[in-house]
Amino acid sequence: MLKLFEHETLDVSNLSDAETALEVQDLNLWFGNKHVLQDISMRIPKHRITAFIGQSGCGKSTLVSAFNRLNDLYPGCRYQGSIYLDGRDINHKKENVSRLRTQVGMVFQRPNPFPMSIYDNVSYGLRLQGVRGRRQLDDAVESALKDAALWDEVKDRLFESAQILSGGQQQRLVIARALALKPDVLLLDEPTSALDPLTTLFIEELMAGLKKRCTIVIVTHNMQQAARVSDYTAFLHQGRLIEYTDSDTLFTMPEKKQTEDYITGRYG
Ligand SMILES: Nc1ncnc2c1ncn2[C@@H]1O[C@H](COP(=O)(O)OP(=O)(O)OP(=O)(O)O)[C@@H](O)[C@H]1O
Repeated sequence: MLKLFEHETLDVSNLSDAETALEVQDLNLWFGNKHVLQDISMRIPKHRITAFIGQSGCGKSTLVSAFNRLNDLYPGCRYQGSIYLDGRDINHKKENVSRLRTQVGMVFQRPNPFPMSIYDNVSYGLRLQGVRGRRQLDDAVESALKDAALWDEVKDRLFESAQILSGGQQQRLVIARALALKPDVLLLDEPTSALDPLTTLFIEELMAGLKKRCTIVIVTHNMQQAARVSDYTAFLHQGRLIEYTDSDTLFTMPEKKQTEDYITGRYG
């Protein structure tokens, strides 16, 4: 199997609190009458990349969206169970959801820069938080663009529209926009599925570097990608977590037949 990045292994079934970025406990979620996530319990390790795989409709996006309460935006959604971040249950009704979404950033499949300049895209969240000092904003924009490996390509045109950037540059811009808020967790929902193979590899290298800064959770349909970039992989099927272990084990010696059938392409 192609290995581009060093993977580190902890036992995800036995993580200490200090090693845990997010702890999911007995999570169940419904859209209307449809029971989309069933009895999910898992711990996501800090400063590692965890991939979610599984066939279309199994609940991957819904599960990662639960990590920053994005499912709340759908009126028919309800859920039970807990998700702990920094020791607090983010499903609690008193959770400050705006603050949560800065702590847990999200990047989607299609790059979605705002119709404004590159600079304003990256500084947007900080300005929303009340940061006004030009120097502080300049430094934050430069640092986020450097972390997203985009600075060299845009430093001379920061005040031009973000819409003129290529798809891969736009995706890095959106990553920079999330990084500017110094998130603890970055959720990437199929971040490269709209990009060409070389740009994809570039973003994968970026992810490998970013885990020093934050915990990364990626949803992907591309099993080679999951095997290449992620330290851990979770396989979901029909809303249930079937198998979750280090990626090397999951892709070479899966314990469950359903996992094996999926990764060998027998279904999905
Ligand atoms: N807002 C919503 N309202 C109603 N049903 C929804 C909503 N979002 C998702 N669903 C349903 O929940 C189930 C899980 O969807 P989800 O998008 O999480 O799956 P997925 O594994 O990410 O799929 P894909 O790989 O195709 O993106 C699907 O049956 C989907 O139709």
